[in-house]
Amino acid sequence: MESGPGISGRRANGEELSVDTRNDEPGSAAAAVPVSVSGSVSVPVSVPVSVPGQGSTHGPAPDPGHDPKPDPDPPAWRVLLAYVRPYRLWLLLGGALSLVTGATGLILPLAARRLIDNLGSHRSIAVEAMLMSLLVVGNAALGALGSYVLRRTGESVVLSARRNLVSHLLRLRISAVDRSEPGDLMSRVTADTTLLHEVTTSSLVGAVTGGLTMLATLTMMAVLDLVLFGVALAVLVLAATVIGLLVPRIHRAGKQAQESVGRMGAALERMLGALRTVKASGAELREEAAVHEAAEESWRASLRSAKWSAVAGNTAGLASQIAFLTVLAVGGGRVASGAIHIGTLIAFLMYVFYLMPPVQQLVSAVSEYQVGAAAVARIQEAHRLPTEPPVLPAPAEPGAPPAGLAFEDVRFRYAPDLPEIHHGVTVTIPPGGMTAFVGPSGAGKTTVFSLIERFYEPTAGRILLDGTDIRHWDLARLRAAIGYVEQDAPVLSGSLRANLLLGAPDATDAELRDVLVATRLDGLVARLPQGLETLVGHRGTKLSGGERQRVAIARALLRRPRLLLLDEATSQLDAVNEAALRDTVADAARTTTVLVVAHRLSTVTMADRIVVMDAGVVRAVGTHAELVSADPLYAELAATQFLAAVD
Ligand SMILES: Nc1ncnc2c1ncn2[C@@H]1O[C@H](COP(=O)(O)OP(=O)(O)OP(=O)(O)O)[C@@H](O)[C@H]1O
Repeated sequence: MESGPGISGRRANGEELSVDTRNDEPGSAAAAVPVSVSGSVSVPVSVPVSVPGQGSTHGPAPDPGHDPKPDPDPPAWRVLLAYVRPYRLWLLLGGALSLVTGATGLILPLAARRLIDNLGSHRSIAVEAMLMSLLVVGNAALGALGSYVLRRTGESVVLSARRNLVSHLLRLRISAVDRSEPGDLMSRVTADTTLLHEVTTSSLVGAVTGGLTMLATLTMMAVLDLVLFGVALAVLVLAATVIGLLVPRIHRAGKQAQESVGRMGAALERMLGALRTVKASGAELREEAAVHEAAEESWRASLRSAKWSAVAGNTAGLASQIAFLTVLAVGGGRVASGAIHIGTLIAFLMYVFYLMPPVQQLVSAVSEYQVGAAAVARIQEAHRLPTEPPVLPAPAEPGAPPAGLAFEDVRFRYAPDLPEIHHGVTVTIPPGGMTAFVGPSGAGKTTVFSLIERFYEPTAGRILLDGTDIRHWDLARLRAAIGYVEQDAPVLSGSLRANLLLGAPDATDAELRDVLVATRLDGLVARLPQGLETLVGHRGTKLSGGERQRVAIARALLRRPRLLLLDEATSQLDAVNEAALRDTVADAARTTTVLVVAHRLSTVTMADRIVVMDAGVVRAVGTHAELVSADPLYAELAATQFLAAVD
């Protein structure tokens, strides 16, 4: 097991945990923060130590419907320290520069006093003036450098937190995505990580420098007079108790504010993702109200956090005043009784004043920590979502033969609390040729494809590809062997070329040209002024439905898959394009195993075999001619549900 110098320990279930906190700034050699889980592989995924559901690349994956119970998170301070660790030298430098800046600031009054003394006694002030100028300029320069170094450290922490979280999100199991709101996940990557900035730099430095200064001052006080020290300490302990009571409130309010930001992200994503539907439904005001409500809730929670932080800050100020007055009263008595000298009292009172800034610094560090810890908790929640086994890009296998597929008594439900969708699906599909899946809506046809891609794992039974259980396939190799055209043929924002090459970045220009011709996209590309570089817009809104489907088919074909899964891939095509694509798919079926969820009679009649599914089982397999006479459901589907043939 690979283990880094960061957090390490053991989970309740005995799994060993470690966080390697190597520097992962851009350009640095070690660019990731691997998490190792004993018995698994080390993956450049995340700082958080809890990675449940992390399977091996080779062994059977855990059932996503029964994701392991999340382990308790490590405390926020450990996670924060793990984030800071790679940048500790920068942080030390920033802290040292802050201290030196403070120290040079303290020398200034002394230099000013000498300058004034010299002026009064008509001596030369050249040296003092020079020294003061140097001190002023040096102080400003060191201050600027110190704050830049701290800022830089904070930004680096935010960057590594974002990179780790994005890597984790990309590897999420589809079942985990089903349970999440994308807008909320986005806010964790954008808003929550931003809050790590302050807590890992200025508040950490403030806590250390403030803590050290306070300790030194208290030591000096104890040396001067133990009785007065006891009085001052008692006041401080009282104030610390009050602040301790406020801390959970600050934490809670901070978490609620961030959760509301997440809800706002989810509401925005829902609204902008379907803006046409929202407008067409006249639902703008209701959608607006939902987003406003989340924004206002965040505002209210932030105000609560600000209120408790302000109370905590003022409690510290009040404690200093009370300490001053109490020390003055008790000290006055002690001076009167001759227990201490007046000079001791004055020195002690000066130390009480010196105590104020570090105490304030500590209190604001504690408040910032609470808000940062709330953000860490949300980032950790996202890191706890189960991921797929880590995948490395699989090498292409040009010329590989078509794949054979078999479902053996496969049972499946999307989640433990949802009804079973497949009740023992059994079907064998030999390599090559075209197989059409037909059946009433909701019969479980698309789910068959999702299981083949291992987006979900069956709850019972086996799926074999080339005779091997797909759970024993390397996930990257499995998916590299498959081309998948989803039901809604998603197109990603970006250029047409980027969309086509998404699954086959190394495809040659000639291969691209051939696929464009085969999918009849060549005409579209020729028409567009920027050709393949044309931007297709968010979810491909600048393309027609049929064009989007053809792009999705072209993308799948470019992968030269051994198994091509087409989910209603021809449902939005016009007659001419559909006929052309039918030829393309028929061509593909000569070198590839093609499975198609079919909704058109023309697709079904050209299939080598038809699998009729109903209510989560395979009820018949055969050709169109065989099934029309042998299977009443198929005969009914053929007569009523399939779209008319386009011959
Ligand atoms: N991610 C999901 N989470 C929970 N239930 C789901 C999910 N996806 C699909 N289902 C349910 O599973 C059942 C089968 O869905 P599936 O998409 O496989 O049907 P289908 O036969 O392809 O239907 P259609 O022909 O209408 O596309 C449906 O009842 C559906 O509501």
